[in-house]
Amino acid sequence: MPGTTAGGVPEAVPLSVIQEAEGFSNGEASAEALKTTPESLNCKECRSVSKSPRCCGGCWQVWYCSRAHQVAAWPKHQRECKPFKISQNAEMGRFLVATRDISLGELLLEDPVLTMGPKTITEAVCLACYRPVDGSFSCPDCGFPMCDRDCSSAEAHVPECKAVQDSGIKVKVSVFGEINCMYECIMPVRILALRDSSPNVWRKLMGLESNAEQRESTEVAAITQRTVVDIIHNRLCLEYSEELINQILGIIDTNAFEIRLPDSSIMGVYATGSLLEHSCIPNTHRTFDADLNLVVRAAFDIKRGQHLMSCYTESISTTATRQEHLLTSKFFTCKCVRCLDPTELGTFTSAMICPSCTKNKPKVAKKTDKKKGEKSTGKEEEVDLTTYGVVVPKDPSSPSSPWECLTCKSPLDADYVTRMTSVMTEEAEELENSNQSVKNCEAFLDKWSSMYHQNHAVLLNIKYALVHLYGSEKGYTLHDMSPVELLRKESIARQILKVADIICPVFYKACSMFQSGIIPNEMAKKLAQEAYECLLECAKVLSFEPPVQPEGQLGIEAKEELRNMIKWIKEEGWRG
Ligand SMILES: C[S@@+](CC[C@H](N)C(=O)[O-])C[C@H]1O[C@@H](n2cnc3c(N)ncnc32)[C@H](O)[C@@H]1O
Repeated sequence: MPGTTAGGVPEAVPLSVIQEAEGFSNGEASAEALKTTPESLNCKECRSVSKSPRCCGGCWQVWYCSRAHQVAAWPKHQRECKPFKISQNAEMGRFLVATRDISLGELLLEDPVLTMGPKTITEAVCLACYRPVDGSFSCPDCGFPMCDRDCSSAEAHVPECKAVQDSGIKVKVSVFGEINCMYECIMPVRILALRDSSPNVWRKLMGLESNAEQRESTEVAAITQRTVVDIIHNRLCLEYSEELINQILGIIDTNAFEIRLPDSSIMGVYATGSLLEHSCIPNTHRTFDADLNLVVRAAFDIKRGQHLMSCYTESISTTATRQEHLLTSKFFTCKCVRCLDPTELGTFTSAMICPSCTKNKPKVAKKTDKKKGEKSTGKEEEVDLTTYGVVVPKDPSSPSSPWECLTCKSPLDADYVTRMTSVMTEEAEELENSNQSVKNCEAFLDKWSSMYHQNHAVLLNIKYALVHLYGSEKGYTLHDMSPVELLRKESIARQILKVADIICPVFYKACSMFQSGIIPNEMAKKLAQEAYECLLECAKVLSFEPPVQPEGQLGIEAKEELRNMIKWIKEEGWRG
């Protein structure tokens, strides 16, 4: 974290430090060396040229002739002082670049929400607090089901309520507890109303990427023509052009973040947060505070000049699934290192297993023909067990690329992989929506583990549920479990953590560590040291999370567990 002084003014960074970071040692202030214009080294407060200019340590972007002028300028500069700047290129449009080294956990951004509303695909929810509703109360003015009178008179509900009232016909919602397409219009109508009610917010929203051209000929555009454009024109009788409505729909698709609330999920759009580019191994972590500000922190140490990246899609999913989601909803092909690597950085979250190699898989990592004490014959064959019999796509960036066993080089047809993976995914979804018990999850893993790598995303998600069930399901509480079951829980937790270590930001890892139950204090004594350290890390990392978010709640639980564990450690006396 950059040093700050009383009043929160960041430290002043001497020119020599900046020059060193830029790869230039000692010397006169050189605008060229600093990749800047001569004027930008002038004091921001008095515009004078200084022989020893000092840079704001918060952003490394603004120069002052003296500390006094930096302090004087701070109340104004504070609002724009961020450790990143906006850049642009032809491929991605705008993106954010770190202007100085940033430490893990450092706060990068607190961005107020521009607009929010129910998700496009949602069941009937209250249009003020977003809790699911059952129709027992309706807004007296427009007919939308709400929680109560307080909710129906909330500010957030005004735009759609007014639009329905002006149309002269109240809404009648009759589908509850399942997807209801009437809610697709809410967010667009709220944005359209901002044109008159909040021109500043409107301008910021209209400045966001809409991918309008690419979206025009898609299936999504054809559906929203009926569910949004036609409803706005024919049912609400609002006279906005089709082009404008489609631009707004594109802005929502491209930029809206999903915000999880205790009883539902909603969408929010943010001005600066929207500029974070995507990566399947992001270096930032995002969450939302009680006022629904977007809060972004560094998930790793980030070097000056690196891009700030967020993950737009499910982290634990296959390359094909991530690519399809990004292409159909955000209109680009991800070229991050994970997507371009057939092994996905050695995590194998899309990989299959070669049936013939599996039968002959050696038990040890090294095969040798030399007897004990003999000199090497040079014929020893190293066997890499991590890739033995693993089948991956030859070119992961192409959906039709053939697949190949990394050991015997046998090919596998891409269509076959797609079909089999769809069958498995459907079964996993059924399991998720029905009875996710230890027995059912284990049966699922038993069925598919001979075909898919143990880290395959679908298996991994079932394991994530399973590791929680072991320890909580009736008959499988930590007191009930046999030593074999405890070991099984531990081994699955370790598999998840190994993958999380590579592809998920530290915060996700902290959640999985805590939920996985490597931690509980009933675990065997030999694991206690490790459990203590894991728990300490979880409590520390999750303390950044606002209590309103599920991760924040986990942080509170983690602290409680830590207290219990310290008590237990004292009782057991294993740590002094
Ligand atoms: C939320 S916006 C990000 C800001 C946007 N670049 C802008 O200028 O407003 C998402 C869009 O940015 C582009 N984008 C983001 N990450 C990208 C990436 N890794 N590769 C290519 N394009 C990307 C895509 O056009 C995507 O639909």
